[in-house]
Amino acid sequence: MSSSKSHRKKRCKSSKSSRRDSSMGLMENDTLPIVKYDIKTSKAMGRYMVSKKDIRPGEIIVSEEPLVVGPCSNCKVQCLGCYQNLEHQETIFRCPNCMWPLCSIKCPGLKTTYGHTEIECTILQECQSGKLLNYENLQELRMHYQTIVPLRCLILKTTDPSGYATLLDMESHNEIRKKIPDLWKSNQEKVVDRIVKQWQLTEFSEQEIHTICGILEVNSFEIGQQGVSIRGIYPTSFLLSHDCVPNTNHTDEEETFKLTIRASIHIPAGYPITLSYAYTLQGTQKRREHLLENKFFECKCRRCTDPTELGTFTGALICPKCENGLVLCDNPLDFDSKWSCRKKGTCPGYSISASSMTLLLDKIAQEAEDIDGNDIPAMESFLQKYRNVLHPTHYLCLGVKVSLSQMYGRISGHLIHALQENHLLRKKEICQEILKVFDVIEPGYTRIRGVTLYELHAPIMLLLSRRMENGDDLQKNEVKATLKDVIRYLVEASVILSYEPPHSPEGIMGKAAKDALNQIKDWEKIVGKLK
Ligand SMILES: C[S@@+](CC[C@H](N)C(=O)[O-])C[C@H]1O[C@@H](n2cnc3c(N)ncnc32)[C@H](O)[C@@H]1O
Repeated sequence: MSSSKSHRKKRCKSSKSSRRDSSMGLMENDTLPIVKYDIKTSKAMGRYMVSKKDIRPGEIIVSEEPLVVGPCSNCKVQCLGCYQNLEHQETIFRCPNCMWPLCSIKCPGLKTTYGHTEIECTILQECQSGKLLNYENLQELRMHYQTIVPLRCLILKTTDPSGYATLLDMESHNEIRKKIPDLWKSNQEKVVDRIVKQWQLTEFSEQEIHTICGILEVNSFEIGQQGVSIRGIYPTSFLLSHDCVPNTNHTDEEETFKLTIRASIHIPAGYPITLSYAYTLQGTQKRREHLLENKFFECKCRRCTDPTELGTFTGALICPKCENGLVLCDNPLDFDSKWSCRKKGTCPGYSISASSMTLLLDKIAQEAEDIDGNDIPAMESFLQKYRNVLHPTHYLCLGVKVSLSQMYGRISGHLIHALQENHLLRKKEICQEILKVFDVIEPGYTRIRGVTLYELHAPIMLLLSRRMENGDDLQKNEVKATLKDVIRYLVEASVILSYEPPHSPEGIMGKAAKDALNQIKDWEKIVGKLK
């Protein structure tokens, strides 16, 4: 939450809002809606969702429209109607009424439920908030956006009282947040004071606004397609609990912002239905830190408890003393725990404090972040430089490898048909290596697996075609076996990516996977039936 896309939930109290009922509208065979979960409560987690029955991979669990949508709190200046980025002063049009930024007078999001509504425009105009926007300084202007989603939540009180009640029923962690002075003060200054003191909207109490801030922090989903920075709050989906190896994934629709949560693996009846509120391709310390600071709980899931992160070694370093032992955290549930080499006996002994480890990783992370996303040689140099420091599947290597898996074959100078054999083999090797990790931490029908399976098919096909063209001595059975592997990858990729919005890069890739499958049929003329 703010389950990011990397990272986010339905309740069956039918007495609640009509919106909630709409999320139960999963009609099977045009019959009654089927609710696939129960809501349970535990001391540690509060309310959480469990499956009512066995749920198949790919099955929809919740599909629902948002209560509220709007800019993320750290967004750049964007159109209040359609959320398109407005990074340059000359592209900004000012709403003639409220004076807030829009893309144009014809913005498709004007006067729409999840865009710039008439009521919002009137409130912003009447309180003269537009006069406080400094169009000469976009950095300053963007700070005002933090107030938009809280305001939209408060507007629900008048426009949709039952939706507002649903919202207020969500966890705000006020008691914990009050004790974090920086956080409380920041909300006070950037949201509460702006609404109450600057805009003089005195019908809302300070406590109510703080509660809304907390509810948004704890329960909202990062949504939107490429390049937009928006969040949505949903009447039911918020009930999914967190797990660092989630069993669901979610997509949101471009125009309606409808959120659909699907099982990514088989979920047996009675099991918690989970998603990851943290970025799964991070190490345990980073994920736990994020969860504690933003969601206010300490994760104790299976992955967090295991120093090897379920055998993926996504947090492991290579011992600088014995040079082949692995350095793992002694107690991953303790932020202050030291790390030590596990090669007992042959290693003279090595350990490093938690704070030194953080410094080291932050430094390397910064280096990885500074690499231009299109610079394949720089990414390869990074991996080479840290090959004796980081485990090959350490999260910092993994991030770079994910980029490489997609860049080889896609960027100028490295387009797929121009790739030399060594680069095709490298792309294949990277895809296979990262897939092994995703099979554990992002298992099943997940976006990252779909994309990587698609990426993997390309070098294999090209290597095979080139060998055929070269007249290499290939056995029919060998060709058939390779093609069968490729078909497996493409079938799975096309199923997974068919859940993505059709115009998103992943949706387009899903269509390409289907096309590639059709093309493989041509190979049957050469090698005979493949099924
Ligand atoms: C989005 S809310 C989930 C619904 C919430 N449990 C409720 O009753 O409203 C997120 C909050 O649920 C709790 N939570 C979710 N997953 C958890 C987990 N794995 N361990 C502990 N607490 C968890 C935390 O308090 C977290 O801040």
